[in-house]
Amino acid sequence: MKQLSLAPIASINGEINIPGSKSISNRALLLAAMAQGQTTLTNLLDSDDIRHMLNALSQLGVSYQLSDDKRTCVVDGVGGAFQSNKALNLFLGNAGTAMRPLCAALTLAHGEFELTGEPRMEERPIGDLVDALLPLGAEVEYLKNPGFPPLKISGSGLNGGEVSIAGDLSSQFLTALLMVAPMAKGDVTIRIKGELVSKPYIDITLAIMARFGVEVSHDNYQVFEVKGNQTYQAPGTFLVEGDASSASYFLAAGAIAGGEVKVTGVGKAAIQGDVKFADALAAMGADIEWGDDYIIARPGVLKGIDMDMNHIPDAAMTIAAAAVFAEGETVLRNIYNWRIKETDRLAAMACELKKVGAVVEEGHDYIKVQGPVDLAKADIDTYNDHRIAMCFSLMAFGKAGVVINDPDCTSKTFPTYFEEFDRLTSNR
Ligand SMILES: O=C(O)C1=C[C@@H](OP(=O)(O)O)[C@@H](O)[C@H](O)C1
Ligand SMILES: C=C(OP(=O)(O)O)C(=O)O
Repeated sequence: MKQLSLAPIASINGEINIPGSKSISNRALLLAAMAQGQTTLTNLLDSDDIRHMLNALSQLGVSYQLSDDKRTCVVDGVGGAFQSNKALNLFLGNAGTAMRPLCAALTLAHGEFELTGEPRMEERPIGDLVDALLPLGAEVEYLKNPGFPPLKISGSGLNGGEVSIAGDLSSQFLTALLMVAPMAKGDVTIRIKGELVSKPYIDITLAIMARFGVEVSHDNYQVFEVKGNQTYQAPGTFLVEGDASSASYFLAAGAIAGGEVKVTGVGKAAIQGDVKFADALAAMGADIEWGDDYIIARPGVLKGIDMDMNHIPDAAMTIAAAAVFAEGETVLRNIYNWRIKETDRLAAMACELKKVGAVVEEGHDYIKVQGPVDLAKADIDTYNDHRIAMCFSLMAFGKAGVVINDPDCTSKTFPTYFEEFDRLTSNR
């Protein structure tokens, strides 16, 4: 196994243009593929999750030209459902933003499709989405375990109608249903059962659908009304914002050991909910400055916070890591769905934080971290979870440094993370 040893770091300083957002890249690619007309996507993310979406689209007969640096993609939209009638090996790795939306999109096409992924993907639920698609006329079969990928989809189009969908495990199910609903044969009304988690990701979905010409109305995220029989319209050009979750590690680093860190490509005009991470960091005492498309973090006297983090589940992990540098207790609440992501993130964060010397309490849906921690050197296991690897790079701001096992797992969303981290940091 590859290991990356980070020597103790004294400070971080400088500017980083954050790579494109995973959530936006995969949504925009899918809508561009189904739209009428050509879309030029710029600042596309080049990472595993996006590669899986791109590979699937080409197997489904979508033509696109990707630039040499893979950051610009000109997509020729098919103007409706995919034309291909057979694709039996659509491998989507562990990309939730490819698996869930493609599952829904393939019910619109006419043919036989199989969606597979990494072993962890076979443990990540999709039953709530399938249950919502079936009443609209979808045919979906579980090839291994009921409720989980791999899936076989026998597509024949979707009817309109009224459906309910559970929102308490993942917002990606609703995102997937919303993105296909305009292409159903009739109007679709979607009712949310239970609490809807990760709500700001629905705002990303609605904002991108609007860019592709489709408006959706909703009543306080409880009932969504979508007109059927529509075709997405290519917007011409589409600039992908920098990834707000990826920005969180650099902002936290600036708050712990700046100097100052300026992240560009994402700021107060962003459509990503994870920019609210900067508010959480400010609540801890960091000095945060906002621009339309940048955020600057400088140090402050960091103290623990007690916050509901349901709105920023990914970036909240960065707060858990930063908590070891803060005075007092940090409590992150309402984050049960950490358990069904790349790994059981509640268990993994608790276990690795304990390794560096933190006193941690792991609850069913919360984590408490006592700070500040006299950090001990540890080999950090990353569980094939990019965010664990990136979060624990922050431990290098302690006196002992840190060793990250399998650092290349950042390729899911940020292949150049450790190069950028190295570029901005100075050792003791
Ligand atoms: O829609 C999206 O792009 C995402 C939604 C979130 O998942 P959940 O809705 O499952 O919390 C988030 O954790 C994931 O990284 C990306
Ligand atoms: C949960 C994540 O990924 P996915 O899109 O696979 O759900 C993540 O990137 O933190």
